[in-house]
Amino acid sequence: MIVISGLTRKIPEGKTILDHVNTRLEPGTFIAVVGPSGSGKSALLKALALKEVWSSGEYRVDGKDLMEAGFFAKMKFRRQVAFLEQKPILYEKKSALKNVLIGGAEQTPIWRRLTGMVRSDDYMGGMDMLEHVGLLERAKQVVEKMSGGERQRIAIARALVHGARLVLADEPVSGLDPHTAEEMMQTLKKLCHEKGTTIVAALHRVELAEKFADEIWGMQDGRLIINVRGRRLTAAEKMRLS
Ligand SMILES: Nc1ncnc2c1ncn2[C@@H]1O[C@H](COP(=O)(O)OP(=O)(O)OP(=O)(O)O)[C@@H](O)[C@H]1O
Repeated sequence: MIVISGLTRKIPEGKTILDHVNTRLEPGTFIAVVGPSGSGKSALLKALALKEVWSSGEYRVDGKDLMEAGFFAKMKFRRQVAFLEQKPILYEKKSALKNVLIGGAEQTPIWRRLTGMVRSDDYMGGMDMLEHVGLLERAKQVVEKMSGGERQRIAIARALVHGARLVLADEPVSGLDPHTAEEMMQTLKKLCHEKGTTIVAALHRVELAEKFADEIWGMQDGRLIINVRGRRLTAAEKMRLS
């Protein structure tokens, strides 16, 4: 369980881009972060992914505050966190399976990234994960001609095969057609529930959040002003986010 309290990020110019954010992230939960442009969705995801530091507040993982944790504890946690970019960076000339097995920059040991070597038992894990994201039949194909949705699926499989317990996805469905976007959301939800992974996805489209997410977080001016579970947003809540 991850609990954050009072998480605040001020930038040198004086602006507060995260303002006392309090929330918890339970295993196996699919969380959608919505809010207007510039409200702090990406900033929150980056803070949760430890990509950017915060000015004050606590980030507790299984009861321990990361700020007070030692180097190795932080490194261990960092390896369990994956950040999915809108356009994942993949090895274009390698197969989907190879990308899943060797690509995870933070989670993969450096010797493996340099040599491209994989252990034979890892293949099973990689194939298993590609099946979970619906790409088993394409495991051996090179990724350069794959669609945006397929590339996202490979990036997700890659994160999970390397043991990510927390996946942050910044606009994972932007640029996808409506049908593919829904399929992607369905995949994310299924992975959360089947694998116990926590996925936090920033989304522009509230209706996708309402249809697929277990929890919806609403951001406004760097503050987390709405946090609802298992229901749609009310008209008043949507107004507050506009
Ligand atoms: N490193 C930074 N330096 C200065 N300002 C920043 C930095 N990162 C974010 N901001 C500002 O913080 C605010 C929140 O940005 P953020 O990218 O988190 O918004 P967002 O909700 O993800 O927006 P969008 O939906 O358009 O992607 C914006 O006003 C942005 O300009």
